[in-house]
Amino acid sequence: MLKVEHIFGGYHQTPIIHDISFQVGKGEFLGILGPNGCGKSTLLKMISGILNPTSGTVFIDGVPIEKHSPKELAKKMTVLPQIQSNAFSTTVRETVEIGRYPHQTGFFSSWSEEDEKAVVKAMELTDVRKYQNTNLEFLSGGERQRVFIAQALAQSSELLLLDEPTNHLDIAHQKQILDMLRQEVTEHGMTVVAVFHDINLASLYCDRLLLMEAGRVKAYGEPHEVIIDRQIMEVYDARISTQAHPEQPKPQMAILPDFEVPEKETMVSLSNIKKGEDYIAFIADFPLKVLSSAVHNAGMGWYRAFINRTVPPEYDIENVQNEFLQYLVHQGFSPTNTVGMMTAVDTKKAVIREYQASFGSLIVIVTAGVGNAIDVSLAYERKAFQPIGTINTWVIINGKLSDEAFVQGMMTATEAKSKALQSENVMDKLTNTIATGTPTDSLLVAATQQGEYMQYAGPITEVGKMIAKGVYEATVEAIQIYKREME
Ligand SMILES: Nc1ncnc2c1ncn2[C@@H]1O[C@H](COP(=O)(O)OP(=O)(O)OP(=O)(O)O)[C@@H](O)[C@H]1O
Repeated sequence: MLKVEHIFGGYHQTPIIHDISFQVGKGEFLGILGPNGCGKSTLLKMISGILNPTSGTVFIDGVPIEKHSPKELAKKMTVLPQIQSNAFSTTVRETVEIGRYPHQTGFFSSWSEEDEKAVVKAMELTDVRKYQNTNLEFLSGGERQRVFIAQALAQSSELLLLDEPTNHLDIAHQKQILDMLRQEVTEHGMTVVAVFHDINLASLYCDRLLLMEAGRVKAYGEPHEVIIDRQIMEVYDARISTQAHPEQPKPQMAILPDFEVPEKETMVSLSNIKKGEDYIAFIADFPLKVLSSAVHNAGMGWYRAFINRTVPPEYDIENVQNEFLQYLVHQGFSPTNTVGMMTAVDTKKAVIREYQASFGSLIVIVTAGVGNAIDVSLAYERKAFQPIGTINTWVIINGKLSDEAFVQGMMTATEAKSKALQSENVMDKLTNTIATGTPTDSLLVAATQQGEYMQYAGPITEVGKMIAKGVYEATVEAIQIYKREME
């Protein structure tokens, strides 16, 4: 559809674009990224024929751009430049209708049914039909931007060139416009080339990305090939970190700020533990980074409080999430700042241990109900699990963990827990083999993210050794308490 071959050029004597080549196939969405002034708009002007390259060629459907007549080109390609906030004296409908100009034939051509359909469809897709008789000057910046996108869509060309199409839009309209463009690309084979400042949106919606730096191609490929921490940091001179999108296989980035955090208490200790009537909690003055398999706020996040709550063995509530949330509010915990677990064990009997280490210190808190313990290797033999009896384990670290250290910490803690069951000879009653855990165990690893940085937390590291020792010792003791209670 579009092929750019070794183009160079700029304004007057100033070269801006240096040897840029790429191709965009039919039904593909390309995003152009790069810092302010790197030449994104200039490149778009060259692709659209507004600016001639000093050398190199732009091909549309295999034919050099200058060989297409202006009208032919306007049917093949629509350009939406950066929207300026000028005064406009036309109505929304009149503005969108301008998009049909390339389809008008001859001097006496009349407005066809097809023209009308295209205009109405474009206004509907961009949610501006309700303003069709309003003058543009009475619209907000974002509303006006949607009108110009409608004008571009009304042109019904196969190639759409957009310069920052969503920069004035709120998140709902960003999503609406980009979902709509994505759908036109995927379902109707439209080809879109768009300049983006928002790297996350570009990653999410584009098939491929072209990252520019000072008029040159720095990277070109699928989002995962372009949005790489080091590469983005180099080009934008800003600290960032990439992470997974929750639903799509498209990398997302977070800006890492460089502001100074005011000095305050950043260590946690046993004094952060609070015991309530039916719970044990850990409450810090600042949020800790947490990875957990809790009932409430599971996964990775930043939380100030953790709670392990005793529920009756017959606790069987349909909407556990909602009930837990009500409970937290009732007990005075912030539901958005608290990780919550449940157990049938009396949390007053929780085992609490603190270990000093060269990196800082580590607190382990365990409750263990092992009446329903199972051998995980034979779990497939069971038809149903009784949801009673749970081992809840917390590992709270004064130190800074990488993401892989969090995962290794979870593994190390799980292995130590299983070893404790083995040492205490806890049996799976059905299979008559040594149990490895219970069907509903929960685990939380938290770190203050201050002090010493620890890349790994397996048993070869000091922090891993402490996690293993702490979880093993605390779990053994918790199982012994449980056994004594049961006698
Ligand atoms: N009409 C012009 N005449 C002369 N120089 C220009 C003109 N338009 C842009 N430039 C210069 O060309 C360079 C690239 O500008 P361009 O608008 O292509 O950058 P951009 O990557 O789109 O930037 P931004 O992210 O800020 O929109 C800049 O140094 C700019 O000052």
